[in-house]
Amino acid sequence: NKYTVGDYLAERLAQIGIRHHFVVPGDYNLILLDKLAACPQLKEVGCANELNCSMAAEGYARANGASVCVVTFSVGAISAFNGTGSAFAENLPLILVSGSPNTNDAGQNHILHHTLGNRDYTYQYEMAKKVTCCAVAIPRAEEAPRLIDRALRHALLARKPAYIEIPTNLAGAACVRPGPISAVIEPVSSDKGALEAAAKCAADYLTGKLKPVILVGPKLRRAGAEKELIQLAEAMGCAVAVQPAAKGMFPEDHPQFTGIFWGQVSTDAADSIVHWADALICVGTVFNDYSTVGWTAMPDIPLMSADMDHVTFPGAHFSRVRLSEFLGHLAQQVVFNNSTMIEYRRLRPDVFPTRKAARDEILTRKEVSRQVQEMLGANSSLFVETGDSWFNGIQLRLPPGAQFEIEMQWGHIGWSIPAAFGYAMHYPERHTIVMVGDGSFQVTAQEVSQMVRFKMPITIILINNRGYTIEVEIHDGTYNKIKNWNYALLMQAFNSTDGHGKGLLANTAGELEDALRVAGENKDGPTLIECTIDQDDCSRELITWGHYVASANARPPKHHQD
Ligand SMILES: Cc1ncc(Cn2nnc(CCOP(=O)(O)OP(=O)(O)O)c2C)c(N)n1
Ligand SMILES: [Mg+2]
Repeated sequence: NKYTVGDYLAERLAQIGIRHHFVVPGDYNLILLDKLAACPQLKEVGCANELNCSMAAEGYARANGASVCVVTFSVGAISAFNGTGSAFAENLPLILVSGSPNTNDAGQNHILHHTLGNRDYTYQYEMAKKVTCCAVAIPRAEEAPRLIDRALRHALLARKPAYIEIPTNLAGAACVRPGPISAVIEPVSSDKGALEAAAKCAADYLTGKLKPVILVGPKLRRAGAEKELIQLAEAMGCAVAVQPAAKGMFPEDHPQFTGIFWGQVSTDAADSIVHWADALICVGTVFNDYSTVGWTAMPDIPLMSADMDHVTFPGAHFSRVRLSEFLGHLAQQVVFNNSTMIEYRRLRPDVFPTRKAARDEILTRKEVSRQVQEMLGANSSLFVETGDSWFNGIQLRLPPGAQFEIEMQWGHIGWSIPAAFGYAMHYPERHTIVMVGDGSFQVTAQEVSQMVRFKMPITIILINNRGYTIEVEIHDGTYNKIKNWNYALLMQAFNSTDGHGKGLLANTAGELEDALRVAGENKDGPTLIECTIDQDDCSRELITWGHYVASANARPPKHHQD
């Protein structure tokens, strides 16, 4: 039987390390799905809708490195643009593949289903260009190898999503077999001259500085530079603070870890040591309105910033310097200076264990956090959802080996459920835990049924505070109220006759303890624990942060100020 465009795509996806493809079928992609299903190295993972499918692929890419989401034209792809946007914002090479109309329809005055009904079929490709680093639409089978290879290579090099559009009558069209995969995956190493010059500039930048601190940002992991960061940190001996979106990218049991730097809602006095510094080495950092608490926590000293493929200093810029190579090179030549660790040991706040609530006490946010903390171990992967779960999660201490996932740049409520599902598809042996609010849960709850289907022992800590509390703290209104569900009962619906999911309700500290024990023993499916807490029981950090974010949002338009 002939080798086709669909076979080519399947083989290339497998060659870049993908082992699962997330799909929602539609008549524009069915032949393509047959080809992907015929590939022995790919396992088809169906999702309940294309938003969740794209978010599952986003979560899979966090674990696997790259991922693919295969949808039908327009009605599928436009929903999948949301998870693609998340992958763009979070620097993940998600490949969005969409079926599209038969190549004989263009120009024939044909109105087609799933389109806008105006005979134009190019709008999706135009939209895809905006949310990816490379978008290709295959016009004929002969172009498939060149265009597929280009899209995959761009995504892998940039750590950004790419888009591949395949007409329904091309997926099964004859195609040549792929050439060496090195043409797609060979990385681009640093320019030697730029690397040397950047390292020299770093030495000059640090000369004469008495109090250097390293600040770690979320691009560090995406650049594959976590090991080299530890080398640099240990070569310097300085304090290492971590941005909230980078939590877990520097080991929290490391003696030089000085907490999460998040302005006034920092942990462990990380803001004190960052503000004490006279030199800030920013590594993969992202200073956005949320991570700077409405711009109130922008560092105010000249800083050097090592990004994924360039380094900047006050007065200098070096392109084509790969982060991992730069940090490794710097570690070899940097001068030891642990003044900020010495100071940090003087100012580090004492840590007191949170009081353990008595079994019959009604459940509070603090008790939920205390019990989640107790549950975390080397095999835990904790997903924290947009909402007060961000603040509760950021405050937790990660034991050695524990992983942490957050989506602070895109911030799509509901991301955590499908993303944890996708992540667990790559890491079935890890204990994936989700901290999610009631509002967020309602957005993508369907994907819990996929966790039941694939028998995933995921623990969902659903914090039910009766509404959109993070929004309340930014700016309240009637719109922050939602219809309450019987969340625990939902699992029975998702189980139907063949599921092993468990749905539990915890109103007291003791009930949560018992529910977590049940969750730990449930290996055949997810355990959803609805934790009811008071509507106003939210973290002080959320209240502070919400206040400053609201004032940043309220800045008057420029022309009003003159
Ligand atoms: C797709 C999407 N739509 C709307 C928003 C705005 N938003 N951000 N957080 C929320 C509410 C989150 O409520 P919950 O999940 O209950 O979290 P809590 O803060 O713990 O109550 C909204 C509605 C958003 N972040 N993402
Ligand atoms: Mg809520």
